[in-house]
Amino acid sequence: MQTRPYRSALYIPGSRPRALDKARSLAVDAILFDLEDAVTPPEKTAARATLAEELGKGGYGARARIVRINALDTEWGEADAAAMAAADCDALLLPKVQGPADIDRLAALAPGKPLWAMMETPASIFNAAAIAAHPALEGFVLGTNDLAKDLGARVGPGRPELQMALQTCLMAARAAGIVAIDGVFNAFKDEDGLTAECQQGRDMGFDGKSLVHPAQVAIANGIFGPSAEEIELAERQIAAFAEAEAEGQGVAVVDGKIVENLHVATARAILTRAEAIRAMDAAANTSAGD
Ligand SMILES: CC(C)(COP(=O)(O)OP(=O)(O)OC[C@H]1O[C@@H](n2cnc3c(N)ncnc32)[C@H](O)[C@@H]1OP(=O)(O)O)[C@@H](O)C(=O)NCCC(=O)NCCSC(=O)C[C@H](O)C(=O)O
Ligand SMILES: [Mg+2]
Repeated sequence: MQTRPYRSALYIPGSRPRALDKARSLAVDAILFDLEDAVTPPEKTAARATLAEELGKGGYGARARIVRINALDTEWGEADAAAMAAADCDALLLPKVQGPADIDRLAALAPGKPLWAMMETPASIFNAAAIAAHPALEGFVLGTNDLAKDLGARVGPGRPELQMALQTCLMAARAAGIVAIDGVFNAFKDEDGLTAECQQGRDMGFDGKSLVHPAQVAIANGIFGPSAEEIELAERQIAAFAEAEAEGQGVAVVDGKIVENLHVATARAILTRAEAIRAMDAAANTSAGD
């Protein structure tokens, strides 16, 4: 079971040293260091070197360090994979994945490195279960911009145009036991819009939200972390069920609702998640004081 939190996953262009440095002090759970769409072609080679150097300096604490390389059929992809396989990062994220053969190809270029897949092509949605089941794969990041582009969709509030794709990826991720991070919300100054989309992603079951600006981090962390009310209810459910079991019963009642084994499993998962977030926050505070 995955316990590391992924409430917030911030993209940072590999070509921006100041932003790469700023990330060392941001309260993000994961950093998506980008060599792909946020970096222009003339900057690609220099960005790869800049990023390798910044990763080598360290200072990113407990944050997951995931590098999005260029697709393997581009002129930069294979060199990115070779450089980042040797770099001090936690995983490589492959864009424009079509099927599990793409993951095989990256796994051969970066043996032993955990891999993630951008789910952003129509083919990837049809192949979601096979991609998620790849032994090297640890997580999905939804690429809702590319998906909308390929579909020719005009995506509005509530994203009904993308629901089939979002849910298919989530089901595939859950069936394989890997992480699923929702797509970005482009209007980075629209707090209400971001809040609504994070709430939707959280309700659906995503682990967190991919982000493009530091101003989006606190909203995602707040919504994807368990609330004080959820934690308090989980504790009461566990206690009530233990009491019922001690009396030889398989069902407890809390706040007028039944609590069975499966609800206790969910309650325990909430407490485990809350503990992982506390540990992450403590590590961030410790490294901030270094
Ligand atoms: C959107 C931006 C271009 C805005 O940048 P900027 O104008 O510099 O913003 P601010 O002046 O408000 O910045 C304030 C400070 O914050 C730092 N900053 C800004 N963005 C980031 C960031 N992403 N990570 C870390 N730090 C950041 C600035 O350096 C300022 O710091 P300081 O100077 O110390 O005050 C910019 O936010 C940006 O480039 N965002 C990332 C865009 C990106 O990565 N796009 C690609 C990923 S999205 C995608 O590809 C989706 C997917 O594939 C799909 O298909 O859907
Ligand atoms: Mg994309």
